[in-house]
Amino acid sequence: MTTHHARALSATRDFDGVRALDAVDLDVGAGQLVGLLGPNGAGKTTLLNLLTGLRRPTSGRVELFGGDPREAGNRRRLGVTPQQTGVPETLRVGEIVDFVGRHYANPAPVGDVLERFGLEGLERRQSGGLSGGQQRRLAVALTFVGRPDLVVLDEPTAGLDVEARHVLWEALREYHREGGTMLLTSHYMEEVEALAQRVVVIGGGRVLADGDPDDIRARVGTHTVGFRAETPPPDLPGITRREHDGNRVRLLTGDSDRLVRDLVASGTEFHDLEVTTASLEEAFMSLTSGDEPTRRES
Ligand SMILES: Nc1ncnc2c1ncn2[C@@H]1O[C@H](COP(=O)(O)OP(=O)(O)OP(=O)(O)O)[C@@H](O)[C@H]1O
Repeated sequence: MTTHHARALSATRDFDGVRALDAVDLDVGAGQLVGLLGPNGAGKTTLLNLLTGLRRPTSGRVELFGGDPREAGNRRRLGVTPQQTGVPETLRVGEIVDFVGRHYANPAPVGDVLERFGLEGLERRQSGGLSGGQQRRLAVALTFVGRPDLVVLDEPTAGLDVEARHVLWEALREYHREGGTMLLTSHYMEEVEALAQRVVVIGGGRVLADGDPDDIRARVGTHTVGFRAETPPPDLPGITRREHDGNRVRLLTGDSDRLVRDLVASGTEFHDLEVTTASLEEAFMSLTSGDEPTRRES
């Protein structure tokens, strides 16, 4: 039996006539690492806020560890890093980690936390003297001090350079390897591909797809067929998305062999043919294109 660490059951949330979330079902089972993908305004932060008890659904239900996300006992098992974080600039790094740890019965040792997040040796540095990347890593590190059973991270690596991002990824993977459960949002496709075994795509307040990265790719087409053509090709079967840039055409499809055969049979004159594997980003774009939050008719 799967234990649900976080769950939304037909959760809907409205803000002043805007439906930010529309009947969303999501369950994050113990030990899963789930990536939440979606364009700006898709509803990701709203969903995280519901699951972590910061907001209530307008209708539907949310659960944290099988209970109410607002209950202190459930929240103690949770670690959260919001998009914006700030720590007192005059406190030293070690003091901040220690201070956060005092809220928990069995905190992780300060040295361990700092080492995991590549902040070793900075214990006595005032947090205001850290680089932007170090401050962000410290903010994410604090999420793990209380040895949470579930961590919820809203764009954990936003603004980090490649090296700092990789340090963070490794720390997140280690937590997951040790049995931790994680729900994270990201704008970086490669981040979700690198970390998550399960991807939930949100657009316009709805869940558009939920599966492993390969499933998501397969749902919309696994290959792109690109070529140059003076006249656009006809609408052939199996095309899930098409792009035109001057005379350059790119078609996304689940079956590139068939599409190329059909293309030839259609008499389309093409040259510079290129068949490539679609990226998760292309899959994601074709799922979410044109999705805006739904205005409610009132
Ligand atoms: N407090 C609020 N008041 C009014 N509207 C809100 C509020 N919070 C969110 N919304 C609206 O709900 C929709 C979803 O917003 P949300 O922040 O959840 O999206 P998101 O996917 O997290 O976007 P981003 O990637 O930009 O953080 C947007 O249209 C947003 O403007």
